[in-house]
Amino acid sequence: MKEMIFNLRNDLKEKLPPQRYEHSLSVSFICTALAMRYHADLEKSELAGLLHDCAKHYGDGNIIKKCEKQKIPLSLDELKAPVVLHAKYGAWLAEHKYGIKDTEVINAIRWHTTGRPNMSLLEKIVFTADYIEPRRDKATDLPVVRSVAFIDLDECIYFILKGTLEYLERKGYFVDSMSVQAYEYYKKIHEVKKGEL
Ligand SMILES: Nc1ncnc2c1ncn2[C@@H]1O[C@H](COP(=O)(O)OP(=O)(O)O)[C@@H](O)[C@H]1O
Repeated sequence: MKEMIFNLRNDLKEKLPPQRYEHSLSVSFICTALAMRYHADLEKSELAGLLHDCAKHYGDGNIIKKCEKQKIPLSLDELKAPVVLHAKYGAWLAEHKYGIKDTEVINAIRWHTTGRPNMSLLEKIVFTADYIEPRRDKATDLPVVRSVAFIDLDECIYFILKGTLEYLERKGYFVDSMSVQAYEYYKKIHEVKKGEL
C-alpha cells in the first residue's frame, strides 16, 4: 500500500493545482492522526485523504458532463449544487482510474463533502480532516472544531455540519439536502449526549 500511496502522490502532483495538491497531502496526514486517535486503519485513511479531491479541478459544467458520460446517476440537488459533485466523481475516479477496490475508501471519498447520516469511521475521518487540516483558515470556528475532533468525532461532525449549513444559508447558496439529513442525524446524537432529548 505504501508504494501505491507514493505513486499516487506523484500522479496527483502533476494533475492538481499546487494548492489543491498541498491540501490533499495535508488532509491525508490529518486523516492518519485521526486514525491513530480513533483506531482506524492508518493506510486506508491516508489513501482516502490523499484521493478525496482527485476530481476537484474540474469545473461545474465539465464535471456534470463527465458524470453523464460515465452514466453516474445525478440527483436534482447535485445538479443544483454541482460544487458537491467532485466527491461523487472523485469516488468513481478512485475506483475506475486509480484502481481502488476497497469500498470503505471509495465511500470515504464519496461522502467527504456533504457527509451523510450514520457515516462509517473512515467516512467521518476524511470528512473531518478536510475541514480541520492546518492549511484551512476561513471558518471562524476552526480552533474549537480542531480540538473537538480529537475528543469526540460525532460532536465535531455536528459542529462542522452546523457551520457549513449556516455558511451556505448566509451566502444564499443552494444546499444539497444530504447535508441537512446528516446534520439532523448528528444533532440528535449531540442532544442525547447533552441530555436534551
Ligand atoms: N450540502 C451542500 N450543498 C451545497 N454546497 C455544499 C454542501 N456541503 C458542502 N458544500 C460546499 O462545497 C464546497 C466544497 O466543499 P469540500 O469538498 O468540503 O471542500 P474541498 O473540496 O475544498 O476539500 C464548499 O464551499 C462547501 O461549502
